[in-house]
Amino acid sequence: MAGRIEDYALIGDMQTAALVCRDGTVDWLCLPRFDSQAIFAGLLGTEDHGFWRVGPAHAPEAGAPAATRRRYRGDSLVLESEWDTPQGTVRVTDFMPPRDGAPQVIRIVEGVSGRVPMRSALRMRFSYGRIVPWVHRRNGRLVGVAGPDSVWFDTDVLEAAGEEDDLTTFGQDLTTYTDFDVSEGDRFGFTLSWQPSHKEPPPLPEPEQALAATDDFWREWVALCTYHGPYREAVIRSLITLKALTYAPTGGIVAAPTTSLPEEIGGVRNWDYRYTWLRDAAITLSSLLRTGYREEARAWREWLLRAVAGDPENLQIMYGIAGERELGEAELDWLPGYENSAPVRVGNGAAHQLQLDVYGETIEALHLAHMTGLSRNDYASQLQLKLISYLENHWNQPDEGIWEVRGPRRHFVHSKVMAWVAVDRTIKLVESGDAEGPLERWRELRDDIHRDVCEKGYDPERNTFTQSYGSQELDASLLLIPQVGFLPPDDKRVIGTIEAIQRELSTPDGFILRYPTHPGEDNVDGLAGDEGAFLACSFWMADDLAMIGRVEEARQLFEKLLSLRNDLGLLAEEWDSKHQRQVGNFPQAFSHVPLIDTALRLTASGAYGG
Ligand SMILES: OC[C@H]1O[C@H](O[C@H]2O[C@H](CO)[C@@H](O)[C@H](O)[C@H]2O)[C@H](O)[C@@H](O)[C@@H]1O
Repeated sequence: MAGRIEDYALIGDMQTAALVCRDGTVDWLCLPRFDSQAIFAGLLGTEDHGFWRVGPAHAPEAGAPAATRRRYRGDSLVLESEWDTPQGTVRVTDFMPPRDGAPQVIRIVEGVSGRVPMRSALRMRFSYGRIVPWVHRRNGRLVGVAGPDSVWFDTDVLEAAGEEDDLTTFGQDLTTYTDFDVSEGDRFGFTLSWQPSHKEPPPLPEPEQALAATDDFWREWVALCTYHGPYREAVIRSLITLKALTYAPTGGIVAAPTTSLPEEIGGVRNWDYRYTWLRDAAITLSSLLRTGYREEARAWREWLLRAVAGDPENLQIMYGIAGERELGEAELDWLPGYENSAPVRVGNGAAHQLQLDVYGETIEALHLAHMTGLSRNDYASQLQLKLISYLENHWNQPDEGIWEVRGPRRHFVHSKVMAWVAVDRTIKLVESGDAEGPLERWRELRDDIHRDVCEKGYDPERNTFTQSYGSQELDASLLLIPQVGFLPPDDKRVIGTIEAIQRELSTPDGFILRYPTHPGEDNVDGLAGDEGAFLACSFWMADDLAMIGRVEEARQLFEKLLSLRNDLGLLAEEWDSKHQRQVGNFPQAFSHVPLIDTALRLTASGAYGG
């Protein structure tokens, strides 16, 4: 059975990622890309859907023991799990080397003390757990083949044990087992490599060299960080996570490396996040830029220009990691889902929604790139002008909004505010002399949008902005109003909105829901069931509290949010207050970005005397 979401660690090579459970099981791995079919999908089903466990041998009825402790090795994405057993202590080091050829998952087993009986259990299931590959030996190596994929299993443990044949590796129940003992000072490597099945076998792995190269990669990358303020450890872990979610060949950024981890255990709110949302990627880029990472920002801007090329007015709200447009949503009916949360979905039907806010987020990111001196790109400026031409004619339409509701379109207030942001930042671009455009017309447009929001999206009786025009509902996206500069933080309507959200959208343990989910027909998102507190919104609340001078309260909320991270510093999308556990896709860029932003804001606000 899969672990709790917070039991998982992330390893990755910036083209795909794996989730490793506390008991040493890899339960999720898509190869060769984030959005490829999984070869281990035990996370969304059972062991029959594929897994790879390396850990101390145990009696079947006892269940695999959880590691006694685990950590990332310094500021890296190299995971170390240690088990203290009656026979001694063993360490397993898991990582994926930044790719230079075949994608690899490497596991180095190291004897720390005593002599510990160990087992590797490998059950490959291609196509998200549906296909049992043809597993056979080729030139002394074990390979699983099905259709376009081949996955190669190599280990030096047999050589070290002096075994020429299959004395310690055997197949049973369509699973490959390797039993061995590890004594103090021993180091054995286990590697899985992926290769298109029509190609020659991948080169033999070199686990120790790969480990040194992976350590170097992360150390050098982290050294570029310009943030040295409070909570640096949490900020660095979030940055490493964001880097791991970046698809290196193109600069596209996935929202999370998983699909269908539920927003409600047992519920239907299960979505595929292995794509590049303009919204999520744009805010990721802003955090990276603010912490010194310009290369990633430049790469994403290039990705954006390629993705929207040809038809920039027909912007999609998300694309594949290489800019693909068709992300057709389907359900995998052979997978029962994480803790029976069905359906499991791949693809994402929200790709063709109208979400006006993405114009604002995208243009804000381009604006920040410009302001922070990222080398000028004329195509980016042209794109920005084209996006504004589109918005001029569409800002007053109803849309699906930031939360990608699957109910009817509405005039979401946040969408209009972000349309205002898009126009405002473009006016600033023209005013800076770096582009040309009809300034007077756009200034009028900016005023029109502002007036429209303040007239139709504000409820004077309750002194709060509302979720959409004419609605009584609140929405935590309204917390962004002061952050994007639509109104100053000391405006009474801003303060009223913050207080109303705190009053009406807080969970009993003090985190923030996106909006109320009512059962029945007036349910704005058109979905059954409920969901957890949305972590991004909870960070936004901390930001707003700091902005209106309630800095100590902001700091307390921020620290409470930090305490929700798992032992490795990772956050999913949401927090289930009732069951006190993480829910939703994991780890989630949309949670780690606001963590960084709030840390930076609190530092700037003087919360730490700085
Ligand atoms: O709530 C319904 C929608 O949920 C997902 O969208 C959420 O995740 C996105 C990626 O992080 C984020 O950009 C968006 O704001 C969130 O609401 C799902 O991807 C959608 O298909 C679904 O309609």
